[in-house]
Amino acid sequence: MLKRPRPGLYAVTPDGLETPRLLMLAEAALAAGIPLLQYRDKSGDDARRREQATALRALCRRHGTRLIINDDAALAREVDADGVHLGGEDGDLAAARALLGPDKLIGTSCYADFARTQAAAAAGVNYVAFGAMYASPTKPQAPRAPFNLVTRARQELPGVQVAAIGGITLDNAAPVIAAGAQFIAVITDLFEAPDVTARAAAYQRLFAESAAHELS
Ligand SMILES: Cc1ncc(COP(=O)(O)OP(=O)(O)O)c(N)n1
Ligand SMILES: Cc1ncsc1CCOP(=O)(O)O
Ligand SMILES: [Mg+2]
Repeated sequence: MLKRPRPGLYAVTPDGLETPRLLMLAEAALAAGIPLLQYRDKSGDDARRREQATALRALCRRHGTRLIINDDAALAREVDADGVHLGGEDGDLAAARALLGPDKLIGTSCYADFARTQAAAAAGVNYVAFGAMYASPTKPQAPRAPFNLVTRARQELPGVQVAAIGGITLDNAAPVIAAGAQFIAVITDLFEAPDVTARAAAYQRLFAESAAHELS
C-alpha cells in the first residue's frame, strides 16, 4: 500500500525558470529533507516540461522526496513521478487514477469548497488542498479559504491528507499548521528567500515543534 508522505513543507517550483536555475533552487529546498516537491510550470512548452520534470525526478529520488507534477497526469506517468496535482480545470480525478494506478499520489485543489472536498475524497484522492490561506503574491486573484475548512477536513475525512497554499510565509504558517494542515505549500516565501535551504529547514522545524506539542 502507498505510504503517506510525512507532514512538512510542500515546495512548489516557481513558474517559467530556465533549467539550471530551476534545478539549483529545487536542490536547495530538497537539501532540507522536505517530503514533497511540486513541479509547476505553466509555459505550455512540452519539450521543456518533459526535460525539467525528468531532471527533477532524478533529483527528488536522490533526496527521498516525492515529486508531484502540476496539472498534467500524462507527464506524471511519462516521467514516473510520484503523483499529480489537479485543479478544478485540470482533468478528471478518476481518469488520473486509472492512468497512474493505485500507488501514485493524487492531490486536488478544493479552494474554499467543502462539497468539492467530499467529492474528491470519494474519488480516491490522497490529499486535498485549500487556499489561498492568505493573499498570494503568485496568484493575487485566488479566492481566500478559511482555516476552519482545514480542520473540518482533518476531522471528517481522516483517509485524506490536507495541504494549504497561498501567501504562506514562515511568519504566518504556524496557525495553518495548528488548524491541521499536514502540508504547507509555498512558492514565493521559499524560493525568494536569501538562503532557500535554511528557509526550508525553518518550515520543517515548525512541523517538528507542532508534533512535539501534540505529544506533550
Ligand atoms: C498544493 C497545491 N494546491 C493548490 C494548487 C493550485 O492548483 P490550480 O488551482 O490548478 O492552479 P495552478 O497551480 O495550476 O495554477 C497547486 N498547484 N498546488
Ligand atoms: C498555485 C496557487 N494556488 C492558490 S495560491 C497559489 C500560489 C501560491 O504561491 P505563493 O506561495 O507565492 O503564494
Ligand atoms: Mg492547475
